[in-house]
Amino acid sequence: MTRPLVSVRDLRVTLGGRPVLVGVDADLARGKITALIGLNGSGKTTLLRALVREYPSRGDIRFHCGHDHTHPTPEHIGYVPQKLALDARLPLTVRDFLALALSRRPLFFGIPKAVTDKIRKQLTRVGMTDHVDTPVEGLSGGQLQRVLLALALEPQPELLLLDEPAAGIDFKDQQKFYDLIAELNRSTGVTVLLVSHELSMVSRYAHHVLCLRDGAIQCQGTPHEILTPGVLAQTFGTDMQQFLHHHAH
Ligand SMILES: Nc1ncnc2c1ncn2[C@@H]1O[C@H](COP(=O)(O)OP(=O)(O)OP(=O)(O)O)[C@@H](O)[C@H]1O
Repeated sequence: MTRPLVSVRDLRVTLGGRPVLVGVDADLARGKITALIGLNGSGKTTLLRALVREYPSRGDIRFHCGHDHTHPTPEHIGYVPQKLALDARLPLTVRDFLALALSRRPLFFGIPKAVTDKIRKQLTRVGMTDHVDTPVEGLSGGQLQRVLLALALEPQPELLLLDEPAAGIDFKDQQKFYDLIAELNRSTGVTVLLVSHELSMVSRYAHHVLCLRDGAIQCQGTPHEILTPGVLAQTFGTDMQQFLHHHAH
């Protein structure tokens, strides 16, 4: 295997006095899509937030990309969170929302041409040019995810973290979103770590799967190795058999 982009060793995170990650060991293969799966509360979001240094952690997170990632809000990492920390009923257009984030200055100064150009370029990459004048509150769940992805891609990251990027999106839009991620991965070589509960998407799009259980990696491998009833039961418990059975019918 080529040298991983990120290696995590004995990563521990305690939140509110409770150990949430209890010694995570994992490598993120450079230029590949890694899926992180596990039950609700197993620590998936916590792992992503530890990678962007939003949560203090113990143990070792090492980036092998030549950039310094020891500071908070490290560069070259794009992060699409599971939930917006702000109200999605923003009375702002997509253009204004992106301009605020990209130019980091108040809108009443107007939007500089360079920022307008950047916004157009980023919206083109995510297939959202038709929505530049749409209010953020008028976007569907899938469209909002694309706008957040556009933001995460500027500047071009080496690592893209996606936390349940397609949750609440219908199957067709989900597939289109994953197609877009796969295309970005191929064309830019960006390394992707994505949290997903959609095992059919994991099977189709991930190169590697990490299974988190109770704050530690329970198993890992290719989708082919991991997405079997026996292995999944180790991560999700034996109820998984029933779950698979239901979904197969
Ligand atoms: N700020 C916090 N303070 C205390 N406990 C927290 C905090 N954030 C998360 N936790 C707890 O840590 C555990 C792991 O949460 P996390 O959000 O990482 O799980 P997850 O695997 O992403 O779950 P889900 O699939 O529901 O998104 C949960 O039990 C949660 O209640």
